[in-house]
Amino acid sequence: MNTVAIDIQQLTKEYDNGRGCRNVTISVGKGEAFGFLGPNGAGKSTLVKMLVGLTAPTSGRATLFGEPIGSLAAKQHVGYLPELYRYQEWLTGEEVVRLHSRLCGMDQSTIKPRIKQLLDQVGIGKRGIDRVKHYSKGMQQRLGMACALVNDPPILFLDEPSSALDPIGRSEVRELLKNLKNEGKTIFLNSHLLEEVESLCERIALLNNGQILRHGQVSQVLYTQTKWRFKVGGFTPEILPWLSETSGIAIKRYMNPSISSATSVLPVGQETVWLEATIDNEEQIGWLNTLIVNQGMTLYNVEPVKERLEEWFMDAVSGLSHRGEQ
Ligand SMILES: Nc1ncnc2c1ncn2[C@@H]1O[C@H](COP(=O)(O)OP(=O)(O)OP(=O)(O)O)[C@@H](O)[C@H]1O
Repeated sequence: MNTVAIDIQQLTKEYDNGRGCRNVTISVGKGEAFGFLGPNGAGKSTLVKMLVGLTAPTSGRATLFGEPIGSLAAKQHVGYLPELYRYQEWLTGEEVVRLHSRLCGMDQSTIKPRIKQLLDQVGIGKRGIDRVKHYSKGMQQRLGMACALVNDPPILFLDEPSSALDPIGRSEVRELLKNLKNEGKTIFLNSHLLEEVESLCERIALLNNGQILRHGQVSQVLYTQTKWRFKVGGFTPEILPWLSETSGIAIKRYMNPSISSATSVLPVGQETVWLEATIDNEEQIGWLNTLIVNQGMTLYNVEPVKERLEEWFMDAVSGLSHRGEQ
């Protein structure tokens, strides 16, 4: 049984101006949610447009459930929410979804309940009878989602699915995507909303200037294993260089916005702070604990650092001469 849904090998699109994306190789398993990240202009939409058959690659190859991209068989597997959606504003929401169902060749005699169910699912509900020109941007994005889902496709390409939505709308879409994933759909998600990616995807790739810069399992990316935080009371700034030198461990002060660093009951110059240490082995954690306590400080807490995807992203692109596009 083929467990690969999306197989991309050295796929390249070079526009006349030399931009696009180059040599992208990714494999996405059936039922997997894959996050595709990158700064503006990195080439994310270009890759998705090739995969859904909207633009032809310059070189390389890719298949969807074994069918070559661009073929009718491949397109039949796909639901696509484009980044720049624009629907016929003179039609009602229901009519737009119906139009998409006809384009998919679906049986029109049974489509009515399906349209209603979809509009409910994406949060449009009764407003399906209003014309698109009366929809907000967020409503149009929800409509786009309904169109992408109309023929119940096994693979979904979603290009910024909640960019136009308010925080409530975003959390609804997040819930919807989780449900779709639980149903077994393969989801290829382009998003600048890293929390959305973090909560849904197992694996991610980061594209920059048309090429994959980093990729990996979200869990591995977020838990680096090497950074630990220590909450220390009775800290004085002068002790930090001493602590680093004596322990041989790189330590810096971590500014945790949720913790106030000084309280009035502490002696002047002493604070409760978080220190962040880069650890090579677990023995170093014990060694650092001992040094902290022997210096008369109080150790309140020790925990491994869970990096946010945003930090991973910033770390990957910081210092690069070209972010996104050259
Ligand atoms: N039809 C086109 N002709 C020429 N250049 C294009 C075309 N479409 C996109 N580009 C260029 O290709 C590069 C990649 O664009 P793309 O839209 O794929 O980036 P993206 O990562 O999706 O960006 P964003 O996050 O801003 O949506 C950019 O430099 C863009 O200007």
